[in-house]
Amino acid sequence: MKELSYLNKYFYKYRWHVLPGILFVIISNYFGILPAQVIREAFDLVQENIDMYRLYDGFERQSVIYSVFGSSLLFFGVVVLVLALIRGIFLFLMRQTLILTSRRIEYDIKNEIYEHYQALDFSFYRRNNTGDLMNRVTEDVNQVRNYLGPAIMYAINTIVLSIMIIYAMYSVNATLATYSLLPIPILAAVILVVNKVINQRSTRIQAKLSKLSSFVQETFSGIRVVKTYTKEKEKLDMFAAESNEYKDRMLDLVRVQAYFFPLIILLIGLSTIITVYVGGLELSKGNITAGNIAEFIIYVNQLTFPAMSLAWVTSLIQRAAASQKRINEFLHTESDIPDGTVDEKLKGRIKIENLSYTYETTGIQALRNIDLDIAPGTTVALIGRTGSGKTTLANMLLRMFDTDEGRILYDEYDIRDLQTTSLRSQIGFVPQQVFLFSDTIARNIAFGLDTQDDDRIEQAARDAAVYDNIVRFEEGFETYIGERGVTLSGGQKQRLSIARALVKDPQILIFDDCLSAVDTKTEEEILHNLSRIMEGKTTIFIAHRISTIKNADLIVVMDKGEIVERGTHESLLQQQGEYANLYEMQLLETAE
Ligand SMILES: Nc1ncnc2c1ncn2[C@@H]1O[C@H](COP(=O)(O)OP(=O)(O)OP(=O)(O)O)[C@@H](O)[C@H]1O
Repeated sequence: MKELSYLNKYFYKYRWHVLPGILFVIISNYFGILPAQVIREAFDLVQENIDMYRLYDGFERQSVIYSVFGSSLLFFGVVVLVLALIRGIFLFLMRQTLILTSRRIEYDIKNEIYEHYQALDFSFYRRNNTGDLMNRVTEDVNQVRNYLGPAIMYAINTIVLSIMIIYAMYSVNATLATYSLLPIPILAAVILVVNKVINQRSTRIQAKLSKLSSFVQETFSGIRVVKTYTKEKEKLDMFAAESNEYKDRMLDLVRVQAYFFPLIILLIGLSTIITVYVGGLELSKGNITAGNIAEFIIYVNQLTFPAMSLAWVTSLIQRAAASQKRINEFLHTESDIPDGTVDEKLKGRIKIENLSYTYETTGIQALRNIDLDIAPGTTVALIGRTGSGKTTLANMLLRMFDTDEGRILYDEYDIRDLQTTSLRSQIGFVPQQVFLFSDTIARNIAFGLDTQDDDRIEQAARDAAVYDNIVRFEEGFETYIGERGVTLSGGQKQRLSIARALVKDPQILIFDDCLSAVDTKTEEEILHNLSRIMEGKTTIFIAHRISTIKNADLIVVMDKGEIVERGTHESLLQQQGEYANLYEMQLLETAE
């Protein structure tokens, strides 16, 4: 419950929706119990009129009494209808205020979580899997909304209705009220217990369903591998086994539900019998009228709803509290990267001083004592075996994570003093693994821009040597890519990713092995275009192929997290070291 208090700020924000909502609950309930009293009057009227009708047996007046009786009954019928109508209007208003507010708060919470997600750093995303992150924004928020809307609405409803009915019952006859209410606590207790069982089974079903969907998702994502290795049958058997378990758990739940409703009807029936029996006794003593018995039967039946919703509301609140706890855990997670304040236009000098970095999760030291001074407007290439720390260095330059060992300076500013948004907006980064959104090509390229500028998008596509490919599509730049659109080749994706970095026209460019999937001719074309773009900009080129980087102003060779050689292409070849070896190997590969 403590966890749910986090939501109070939203209740306060929407207080002018919540307060009238509560008022509407009270009013609608008042009109909900009035019909019982009207029916009592009608019942008593029937009895009186029958007596009167008998009295005038044989007299002419008898038919007059009959018609007066008929019109009075009609009147009561109309009153009940009108009351139901008024109640309906207030029920509508109650939902319009309380349920709508819960939807508004749901929207606010989703935005709050989403905004917080975006502020968190890389290590957070490494610790938590995507499914879990998604669940908090969707499933957990949904549970919380059930508390904000239905749970609160029905809780108020239950309390108000119970108080009103019990008050009405006791003001008529205390003895009858006590006897009629006897089975209600038993009913509530039974419902509570059964509900607990239902909840446990529902949770197990949810867990199974989660597993089942992950299984299906993974199989379909990797369908090519499954088919190539002809593992369809095996996967099908695994799916059937999982589904079967899901079905068994579902049947378990249905069994409990099957007992549940007849049991409630039985207990309500018991209450009705007690009411009629004790009511009859009270009637014979002259304490109540026959109409009162009818009134009580209606009350008892009306009380079923609060008894049922009591258990339902309790479980909604419990689930919401568990979900809010998970949400709070995330909302209270602080980014490991405290933001800086400097927002300056960078000239492009990058100085790395004695930088080391060890991944906490694996204990692998990815960078060791890196020293590098990159003059503004120059091109530096990083080359080295796989796992030598190149990507880690690129990520550190983007301040995806921090380290205590050594530092990075942009111009004269320590990277920690710079505003991360300002820094990143001045860097055009092409990651090793391309990620494109399921959207149009134009919007994918324009991702880093505030507005979609067609001329700039086309120019960026030309520079990345992907323009001709795009215009060949029927819808050109408006072609959808991704799940529902066209599938691009690996090389086309890489070039789109390059265009995305170029469109921003940033002062600093970092390319992380982004030409691995393009052929040598396209590579040359891109490099030729880039040489014009890179003029005056600081560029860091990470590559495996020497052909990609041989023109760089400075080539840095990395091995096991360290810089082992540095120089220009020529000077490095003269050194006859690691770089020269790599060059020879690659020459041999191309000759073969
Ligand atoms: N997120 C991570 N968590 C733990 N260890 C990591 C992580 N990313 C990389 N490493 C480790 O850090 C070392 C350097 O990896 P990095 O990706 O920087 O190498 P690289 O030179 O870019 O390799 P490649 O050329 O194959 O891309 C590797 O040993 C790798 O296993």
